[in-house]
Amino acid sequence: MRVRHKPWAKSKLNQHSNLVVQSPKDHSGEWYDIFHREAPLHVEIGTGKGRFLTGMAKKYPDINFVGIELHESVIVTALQRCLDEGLDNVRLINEDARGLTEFFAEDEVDALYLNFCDPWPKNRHEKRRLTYSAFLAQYEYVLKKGGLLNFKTDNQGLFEYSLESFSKYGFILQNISLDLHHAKTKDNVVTEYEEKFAEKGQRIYRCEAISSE
Ligand SMILES: C[S@@+](CC[C@H](N)C(=O)[O-])C[C@H]1O[C@@H](n2cnc3c(N)ncnc32)[C@H](O)[C@@H]1O
Repeated sequence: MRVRHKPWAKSKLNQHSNLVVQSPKDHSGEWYDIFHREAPLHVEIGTGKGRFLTGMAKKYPDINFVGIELHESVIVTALQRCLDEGLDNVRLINEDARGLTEFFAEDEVDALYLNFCDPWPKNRHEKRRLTYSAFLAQYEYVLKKGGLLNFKTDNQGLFEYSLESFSKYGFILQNISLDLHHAKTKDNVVTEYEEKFAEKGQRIYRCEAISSE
């Protein structure tokens, strides 16, 4: 992904510390406090510009959403979307998602979303894929038993790899779609990348993996 440097992004993120959580580790186990209410907690990894996250937050006002995104020049657009929409059920974390188990306590999260993550197609880069077993261990730790990991990609190779990886790790697979945009699904909120790929006629793959631990 090409990331354009935006020198003003950091100060804008700092100005909105009510929405962009500055020390996520300090809130592990107590995210309901950040939202000032008890509600299911859903977390998106690699939120990008926030189209999916804000779309979900609008559609499901009774759920608390957290988006994690590494690049400030990208997450700043997600912040602007939250401000424009006046959403009070979204918080953002501008950090590496590798810190997931420090940001959230064991069994704190009801659902995770992983949308169009980098496929890292070379075998020697397997450990960088966000569906590699070391990441799954983190997802399983923060997810409640029966919690859902929702995964979408346009990349067939990554999808096949991920199905195997989820299954080997003990996640139970359900609602697998090999062509989401031609399936009878009523419940799909489209991401930025998804729109671009679908417009080019690429298939969108989707599955849900249930945490059984
Ligand atoms: C290909 S983009 C997809 C963006 C969005 N999910 C979508 O579907 O439109 C992947 C995003 O994940 C972010 N990302 C990749 N690795 C990450 C990590 N370890 N922690 C947080 N964000 C990450 C990237 O910066 C990028 O914005």
